[in-house]
Amino acid sequence: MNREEAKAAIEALKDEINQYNYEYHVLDEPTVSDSYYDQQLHKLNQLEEDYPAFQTSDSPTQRVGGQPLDKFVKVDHRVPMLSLGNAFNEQDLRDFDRRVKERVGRPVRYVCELKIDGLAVSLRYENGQFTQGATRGDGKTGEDITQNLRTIKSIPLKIREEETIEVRGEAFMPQRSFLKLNEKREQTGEEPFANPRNAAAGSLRQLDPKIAASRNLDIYLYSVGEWEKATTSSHSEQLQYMKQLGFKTNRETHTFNSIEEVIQYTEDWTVKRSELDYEIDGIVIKVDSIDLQQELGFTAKSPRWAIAYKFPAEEAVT
Ligand SMILES: NC(=O)c1cnc(N)c2cc(Br)sc12
Repeated sequence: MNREEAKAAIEALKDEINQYNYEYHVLDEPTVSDSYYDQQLHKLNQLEEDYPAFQTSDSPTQRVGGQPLDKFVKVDHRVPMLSLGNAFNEQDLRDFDRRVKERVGRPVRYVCELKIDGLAVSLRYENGQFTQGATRGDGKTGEDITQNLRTIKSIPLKIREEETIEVRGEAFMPQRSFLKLNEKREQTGEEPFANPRNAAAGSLRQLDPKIAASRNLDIYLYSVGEWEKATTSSHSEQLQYMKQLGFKTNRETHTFNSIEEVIQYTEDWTVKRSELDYEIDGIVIKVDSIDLQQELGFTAKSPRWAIAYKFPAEEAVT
């Protein structure tokens, strides 16, 4: 095989294996066996070793980065990451709806999304390449955890448009992985994590990316930050576009035209959440229209156009 053929073979294998990762980790619809996946990844590893000049950062072989960091670098969010006001019962939700209608003067369409109990992160893509990932921090300044986020296989290393966009989401540890991790920690005499949220946060705050890579983390993306060509007029359209770009979005998201339906959705998920393989601590409700979001604006602390309904604390199992 000559250099040109090797370059073409590497490009083809990168796209093929990135697609397999997308099918398995984003769609949960694998089309090849694990052994065939491993065989193709081995082929790519060999070719990149023989032709290192053709190895690029968006190669699936480059997910587990180099050396452990000695500290995390601070990152300023170009668009601050939100914090939401809380609702704890039906009346709080009706009050939220009343405040929105008083300002907007008519009923609005809401988007309801599961509130994932993980670690809020921001992912930055420049010309379609994953360039930086950061924790929420205080909303304005977070920590650069790019190396650790690269190990999450549901995070694309490059997206389907060569554009510059920041997306926000929640990294989390699936319940199955949490139970397995704590079993192992108890066997090795380590302190078990109290809950999957702490386990995910603890994993992403490791300076050695090999540890994060071993923790089987996952992510759902749910909003955009800086976006040079923002073209959508509603949040639900933004979610649809993020999905087209190759991001993992949550399939339980729904739009409703009344607070009654929103209340029903929160009641349904208060019961159904135990069926999920990841923890949620509530429901996020947003006004769908971007124009109306801008009209409603923010209070000193949080948006007037969104609220987080928090599930009642579960009865302690005695
Ligand atoms: N879908 C969403 O908007 C969403 C899901 N899960 C979360 N933990 C959060 C937190 C904020 Br702030 S928004 C949001």
